[in-house]
Amino acid sequence: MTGYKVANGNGHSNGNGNTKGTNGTNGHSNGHKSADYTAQENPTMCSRDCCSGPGGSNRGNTCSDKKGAKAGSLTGEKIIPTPQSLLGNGKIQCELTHEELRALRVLNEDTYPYEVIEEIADFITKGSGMRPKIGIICGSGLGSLADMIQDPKIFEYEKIPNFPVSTVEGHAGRLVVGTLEGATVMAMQGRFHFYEGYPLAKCSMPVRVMKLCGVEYLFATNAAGGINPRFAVGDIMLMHDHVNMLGFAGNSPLQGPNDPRFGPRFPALVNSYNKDLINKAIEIAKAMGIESNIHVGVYSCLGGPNYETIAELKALRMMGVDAVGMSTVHEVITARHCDMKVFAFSLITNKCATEYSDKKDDEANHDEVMAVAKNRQKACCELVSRLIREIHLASA
Ligand SMILES: O=P(O)(O)O[C@@H]1C[C@H](O)[C@@H](CO)O1
Ligand SMILES: Nc1nc2[nH]cnc2c(=O)[nH]1
Repeated sequence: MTGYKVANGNGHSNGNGNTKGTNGTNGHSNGHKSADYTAQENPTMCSRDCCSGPGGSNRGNTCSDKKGAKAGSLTGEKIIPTPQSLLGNGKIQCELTHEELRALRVLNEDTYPYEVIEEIADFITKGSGMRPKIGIICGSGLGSLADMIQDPKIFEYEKIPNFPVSTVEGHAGRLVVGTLEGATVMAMQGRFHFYEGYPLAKCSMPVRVMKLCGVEYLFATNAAGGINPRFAVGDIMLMHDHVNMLGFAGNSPLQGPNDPRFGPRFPALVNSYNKDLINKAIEIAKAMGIESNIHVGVYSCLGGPNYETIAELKALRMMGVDAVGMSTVHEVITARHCDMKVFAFSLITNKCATEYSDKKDDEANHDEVMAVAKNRQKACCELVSRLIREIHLASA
C-alpha cells in the first residue's frame, strides 16, 4: 500500500457517483465537424456559379435564387444534418453537386461512403498493379515486417486520397504492397488509434480499403500490456477473443448507416479469430522453438492514450482479459463485418501491475513498449511470414 489507506485492499472506494458522461457524444472531437455547420449556417451556400457557395463567382454575396434551398433555411430555422440525411438524397441546405456532397461526407468522417473507399482501393490496385490477398496491420515497433516485402510498391498515407495520417512515434505512415513468401500482401506500416482523435470508423477504414483491394485475410498485431500473471515481457499472445471496452461505452466502427455492400447491420462476432490460423501459428511457434513464449488469450482495447490505473487493470483481469492495448479490436470488428478471416496477436511489451506500488519500474511507458517491440520484431516477423507461407501454399 502506498502512503494512503484503501479500506479493503481492493483499491476501490465507491466514490464513483460523478462519472456520468457530460455531452452524450461519442467522446471524440475530430476537428472537422465545422464543415457541416458552415453548410447549415449559410443558407445561400449552393453549387451554382451565382453566389458565395463552393465554386461560386460572387463570393461574399448572398444568393437570390434559393429554389434549391430547403424551406427551413429561408425562415432562418436551423436544419441539423443527420447521418441519414447526409447519405440520403443529398440535400442539406440546398442542392450540392455529387462531389461537394461527397467531400462533406468524407470531412464529416464518421461515415466513409462506399464509393470513396472504392476510389482509394482503385488508387492502390492500379498504382501497384496488384490485388493483394492478405492485409497486415503492423503494430507498434513491428513495422519492419513491411520491410520484408519483396518488389514493394510504397504509398505514403499523405499521398493517398482521403487517407488519414499516422501521428504516433513508431508508426511510419505508409502502405506497402508486394510479395511476402509468395503471397501478394498489403501492409500498413502505422495504424490509426482512437486516441489520435480519429473516430473508430476512420481508424478502421483501411480494412474496408483492403477488402475492396481483394484482401481475404487480415493479420493485425499490437503491442500490449500483459495482465495475465503468467505472461512475461516479450511473450506473444495469440488473440482468440476480445473485450471491446469502447463498445461498452457505446462506440463502434460500425455506428451510423450500414452499407450492406460491406456486411450486415448486426454482425455476429463469436469465432472472430480464425481457429485454424491460431493452431497453425502454434505449430509454427513450436518449429521455431518459441513455444514457451506463446499464449492464447483475450485482448481488450481501451481508448488510451493514458495507460491503465491499478483498479482498471484489476477489473479487466476479473473480466477474463489477458492483455490490454489501444487498438486492433475495431479493425477486427470491421474485418469480420465484411467477412474477412482474422489472425491477430499481441506482443507483450510490459507487465501490468495489479497491486499498488511506489516503484517507477511498475509504470508502463511508450519507450519501453518500443524497445521491447524492437527486440522481439525478428520473432514476430518470422511467425507472421511463416504463417503467410502456409496460407499461400494451401491456396496454391
Ligand atoms: O498500435 P499498437 O496497438 O501496437 O500501439 C500500442 C498502443 C499505443 O499506441 C502504444 C502505447 O505504448 O502501443
Ligand atoms: N492500454 C495499454 N496499451 C499498451 N500498449 C503497450 N502496453 C500497454 C499497456 O500496458 N496498456
